[in-house]
Amino acid sequence: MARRESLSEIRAADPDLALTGNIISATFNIPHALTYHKGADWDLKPRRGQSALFDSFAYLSSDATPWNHTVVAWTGEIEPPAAASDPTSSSASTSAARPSLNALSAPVPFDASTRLPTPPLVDGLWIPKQDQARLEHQLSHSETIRTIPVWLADDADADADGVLLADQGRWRRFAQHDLYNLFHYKQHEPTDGRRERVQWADYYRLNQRFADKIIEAYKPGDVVVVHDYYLMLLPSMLRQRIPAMYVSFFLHAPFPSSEFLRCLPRRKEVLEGVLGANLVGFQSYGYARHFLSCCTRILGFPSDALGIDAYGARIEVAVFPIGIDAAKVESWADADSVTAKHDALRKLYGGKKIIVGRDRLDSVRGVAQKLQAFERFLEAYPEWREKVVLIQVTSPTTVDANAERDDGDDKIASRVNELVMKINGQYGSLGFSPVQHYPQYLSQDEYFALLRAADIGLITSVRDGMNTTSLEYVVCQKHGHGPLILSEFSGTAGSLRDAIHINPWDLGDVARKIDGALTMSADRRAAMQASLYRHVTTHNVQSWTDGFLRKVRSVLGDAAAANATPLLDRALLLSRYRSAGRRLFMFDYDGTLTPIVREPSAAVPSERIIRSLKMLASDDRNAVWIISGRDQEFLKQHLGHIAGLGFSAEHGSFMRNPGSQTWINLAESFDMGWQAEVMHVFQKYTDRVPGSFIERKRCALTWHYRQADPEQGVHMSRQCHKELESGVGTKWEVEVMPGKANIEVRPTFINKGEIAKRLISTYHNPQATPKEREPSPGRVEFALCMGDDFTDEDMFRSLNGASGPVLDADHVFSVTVGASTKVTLAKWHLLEPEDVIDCVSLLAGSVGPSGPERLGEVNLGALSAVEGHIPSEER
Ligand SMILES: O=P(O)(O)OC[C@H]1O[C@@H](O)[C@H](O)[C@@H](O)[C@@H]1O
Repeated sequence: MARRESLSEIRAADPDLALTGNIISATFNIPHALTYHKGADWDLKPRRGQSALFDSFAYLSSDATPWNHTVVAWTGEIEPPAAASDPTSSSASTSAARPSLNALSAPVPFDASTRLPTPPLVDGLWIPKQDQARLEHQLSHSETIRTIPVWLADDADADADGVLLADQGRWRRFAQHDLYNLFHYKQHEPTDGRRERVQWADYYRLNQRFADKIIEAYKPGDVVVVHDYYLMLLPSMLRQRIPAMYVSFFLHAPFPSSEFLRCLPRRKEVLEGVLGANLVGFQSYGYARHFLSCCTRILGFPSDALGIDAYGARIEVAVFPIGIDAAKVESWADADSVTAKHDALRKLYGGKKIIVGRDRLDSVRGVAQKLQAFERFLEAYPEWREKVVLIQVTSPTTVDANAERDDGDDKIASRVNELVMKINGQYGSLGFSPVQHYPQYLSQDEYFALLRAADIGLITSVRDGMNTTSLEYVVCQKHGHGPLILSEFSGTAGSLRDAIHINPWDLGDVARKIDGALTMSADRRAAMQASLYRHVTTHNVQSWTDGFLRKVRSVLGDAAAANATPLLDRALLLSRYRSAGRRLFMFDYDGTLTPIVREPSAAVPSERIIRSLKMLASDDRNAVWIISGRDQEFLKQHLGHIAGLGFSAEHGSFMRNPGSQTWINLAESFDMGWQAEVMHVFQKYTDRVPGSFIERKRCALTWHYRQADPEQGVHMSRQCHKELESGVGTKWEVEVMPGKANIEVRPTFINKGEIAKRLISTYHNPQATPKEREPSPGRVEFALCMGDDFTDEDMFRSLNGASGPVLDADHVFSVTVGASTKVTLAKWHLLEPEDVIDCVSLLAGSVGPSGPERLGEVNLGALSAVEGHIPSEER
């Protein structure tokens, strides 16, 4: 991914950038199911599913919040009018065609060969421009949720007369087939990759189309909130095009462990896509933890419990379990029409306890486990036979008629069918079947009637982001007090602590918990219900929306207000450099002049930096030093041929003056007895941490864990550090220093700060006899020190100490390489070694009496945005 400026830098450059009060929510589907009528108004029906999200949008769009809200979303599969009578259509006009739960006293026949109904193929639907505009107008004037539709078609951009919608389901395929399955720990067989490539290309294009649409609507200061796994590339696409944009991302689904995510061929792209956001939200702590660890293990970015440091920016990660619109659910559930259906249901099962399950037909919903546990329950507790009925409503799962169905869908359908027949065969009678299975959609009234009629709600998902049925169940049980049995694998379990938690794989325990719930005292049930109800009604969709946006604001506020180290002002640097007589340069090596790489010996300097250093060092006004933890050999091998460079090796243990071939050993008189003890400890950790290794230098010793498991490496390095500090560190004058995926030990009196002091006093010597034609005799009039890690802070400290009393502070530049939020003594920062190289080239490009030559072009006049470059063909 291309590097980018951090938000605080952009904010610092543009202090007027403030929140506008506009929120743009990006979500895959618009909140409506659309039916097209040529030349007439579009038919807009509420879309099934995602009710919590759509309620959140409605809340955000209402007068109850201070925000102006716009949703950007795909139209979804558009149905021609003829398809409106399909039984799976959500259209109210079709509800009469569906079997009604109330009318059923026996299970709907359901066998493996009966495929669940899917929408008809809708290919080649041509929508002329005028009709597109009509829909856009209808959606933009919606009284509930103002929406901008994204048209997804091959020719969506190309053809001005309209769009041809063909194979509309293709836009879901990568997300549903690859991401949804993997996020729910379902892995499909590897293929030759052709189909995946096509699906990935569609996914990529879909995200791009969203980015285009958002950018058309965006104004500086708007907050963009991206929802769910269909749009995981969008945050980075937006960030790359508008670096200062406020972007957040929320995943409604579970997020798997790194062990599972690494099976995804596009794992890096997907993770990097999300890292364009400032804030990433999850439904539960476990998912957030998995995401953090994936960023560290798969992308190699450092993370802690609260976020990730990537691309020089801080990406915060937080947990926001979604809620429902409890007040709306309650008023719907209390409707007279629902009460009538509820009464009919209770009458139908008079004298029996009702267990209710309502799930999508998807193996992750654990319907098979539920049936097995119910079977176990009837077997273990015979006293309940004929007294308990399980009403299981299972709704179809796929809306993509063209997608290759996962075998899993058919397998689970047939498994469920087998179990239902088995249980009813074994424990039923002519007049009664203990499992009533309804493979169908329910109307809203039927759904609430069912939840109200239940004595127990049973949720056995084996993986589930947030189960809103369980929240709706709690609201519906306001008066009934039926306990909720909830799988611990549902994201909801973390929030509903008072539910009865189960492991759906432990059938015996689920059976016991069913019995326990049925025999629970009324007081206990009431207390449980009261606490759950309190939770669901206070942690509702409104408080979820407010909480998420509060966090967005605080993340953005923190970034803006952070006492950030400013980005190096290259124009100032160049002008100070040019006006100075004598100049001193102190460059760290690893992480400053070269990026950190897996194998230390592979961190060799680029051609470009070598040329730039050569040019800088060729000017006799410049004293250019490399001050590194590397040993003499390495520095000599890679940079030793540059005439005029000075070197300090092993954190100050050795020095080689410019023009000399002799190394001075500054640690000569120091007893090196500590080395054996340190080697002993390092060896112990090397044996314990696979992939770690020791770098033995003449004086300093380094233990590297950059090739080890990142989490084990960090953990063991902390232990190793502690052990060294409390052991060898108390006996010898040595310092134990945490580096970048390493620990180094060297004598305390030797450090880069001492070298910096030594160099300042060597070069800044106003009392010395002036050299011929020296403009400011003996004075260092420009000092630039660049470094990236802990050991370089000693140099910054020395330089800070000298600026003012010794050097003119305005002419001293201490620069750390890393994020602006990094804790440092440096006065400026650059994001990465590439920027350091640009800077050195910029100065090197101006070497000589009259400015730009050979290396590049410098136009001081145009330097507000700083342009100085080596032409790209030379890089
Ligand atoms: O001081 P520098 O140049 O950043 O180097 C720090 C460390 O970087 C590591 O990569 C080297 O293997 C060590 O030998 C070195 O000490």
